[in-house]
Amino acid sequence: MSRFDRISTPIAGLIVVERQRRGDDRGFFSRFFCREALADFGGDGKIAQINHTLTQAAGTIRGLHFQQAPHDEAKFVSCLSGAVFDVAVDLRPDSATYLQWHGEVLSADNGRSMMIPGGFAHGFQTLTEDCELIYLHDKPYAPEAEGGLNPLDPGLAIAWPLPVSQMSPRDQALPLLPNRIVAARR
Ligand SMILES: Cc1cn([C@H]2C[C@H](O)[C@@H](COP(=O)(O)OP(=O)(O)O[C@H]3O[C@H](C)C(=O)[C@H](O)[C@H]3O)O2)c(=O)[nH]c1=O
Repeated sequence: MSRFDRISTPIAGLIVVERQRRGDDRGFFSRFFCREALADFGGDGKIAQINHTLTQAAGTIRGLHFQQAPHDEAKFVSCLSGAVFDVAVDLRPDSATYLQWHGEVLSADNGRSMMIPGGFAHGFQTLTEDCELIYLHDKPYAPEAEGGLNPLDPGLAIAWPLPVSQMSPRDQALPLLPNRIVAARR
């Protein structure tokens, strides 16, 4: 029995991973990550950093963040409390889905993770209060390489499920895509 089910998305390389649970009358056991079963994470399944966030208000958006190459990191994003609408945007310039986004509900209940390759921007909106996320990264944090896209950019037209309740000042100030890039995509 596989410990993980893979669900493909319309964007090549962007995978939803559903963690299988073995329940009994105490609750359940599930394997959270496995380098052997998820060796395609970051190319060799190695984890460089694990981050944890708590976001208290429903409707909050964090992101859209990425790191410039060669610090472009793969992320394995999971929600252990509450529920979020998790979004990845394809920033790979040669990709057929360049600048396309895909969103998935990740929740404590559905046991789903988003496995995001390097070359994507990532963000999420909380659908409930008190959402806790765990991010596995295949490369370490490199603040000098940090970049971001404005999550409310009409050029991306991300269908956030809730009215936006909170964003950091940094995320509010993230740049919009240049018109020439948006026009070229259509
Ligand atoms: C990412 C990161 C940040 N930090 C510091 C930098 C800031 O002083 C503070 C908060 O960082 P930031 O405002 O980037 O946190 P979020 O807005 O939650 O962004 C995160 O959530 C979005 C959705 C992501 O995908 C990123 O992984 C991550 O940037 O932690 C660190 O010390 N180490 C780290 O690895």
